[in-house]
Amino acid sequence: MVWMFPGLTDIPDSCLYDDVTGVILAGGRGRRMGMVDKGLQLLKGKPMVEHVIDRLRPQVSTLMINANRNTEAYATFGYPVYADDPMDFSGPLAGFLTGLRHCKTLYLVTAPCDAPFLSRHLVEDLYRALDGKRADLAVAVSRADEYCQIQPVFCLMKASLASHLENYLKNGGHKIDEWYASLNVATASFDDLHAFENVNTPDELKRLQDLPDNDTGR
Ligand SMILES: Nc1nc2c(ncn2[C@@H]2O[C@H](COP(=O)(O)OP(=O)(O)OP(=O)(O)O)[C@@H](O)[C@H]2O)c(=O)[nH]1
Ligand SMILES: [Mg+2]
Repeated sequence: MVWMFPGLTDIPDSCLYDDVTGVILAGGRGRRMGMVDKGLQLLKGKPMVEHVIDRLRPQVSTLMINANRNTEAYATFGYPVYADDPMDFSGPLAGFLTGLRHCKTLYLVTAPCDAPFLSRHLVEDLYRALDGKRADLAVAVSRADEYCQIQPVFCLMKASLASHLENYLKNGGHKIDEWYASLNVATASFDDLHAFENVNTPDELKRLQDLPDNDTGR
């Protein structure tokens, strides 16, 4: 794990951690959005997946996209695209497994394609939580005043969890919270209100289109 320190100019700032692969989850059906491919929907003239790429790319050493449709369109962003196998739309854990199967680093971080204002310090904060608790996986929790909410598809996990997840899914499991309950999980809290905004419906997309450009997260 390589720590970057502000002011060190000889290390490229395009890579915060050399041991972290990112997987952008774009494998869902987008039912609430009208069955469209959410990652390819335009937000302020740019596909949502590209917003996520722009924010996640500087935080990882390797990036991939997990998509089950329109894989050629996703490939134009320049990163490998992997579909679930089997492609049965069994939920985000299927995307986690796809990411783990193709991960060659010690850690995998996941982020959904429909959260365009992803925190620019997601990996750093998740890693601190994971390392501090010597956990298998760290998951984000958003905090606004007294209100905390787990954000299960924003997580950093050890790549060695691949066979554990494969067995969980083979035995019929599919619930993220149930799989998390079988692991040593740490939480990392985030107070950036925008970082976890995600677009599930056309109305939610319209609301984000109308946000001022300077009001889209740190
Ligand atoms: N690989 C994979 N990813 C999934 C699957 N289902 C959901 N996801 C991803 O998990 C994240 C959260 O899912 P949702 O926001 O509910 O997305 P969705 O399933 O496309 O949307 P709805 O059908 O409206 O629930 C998104 O990044 C989805 O792309 C799946 O079956 N396979
Ligand atoms: Mg969503």
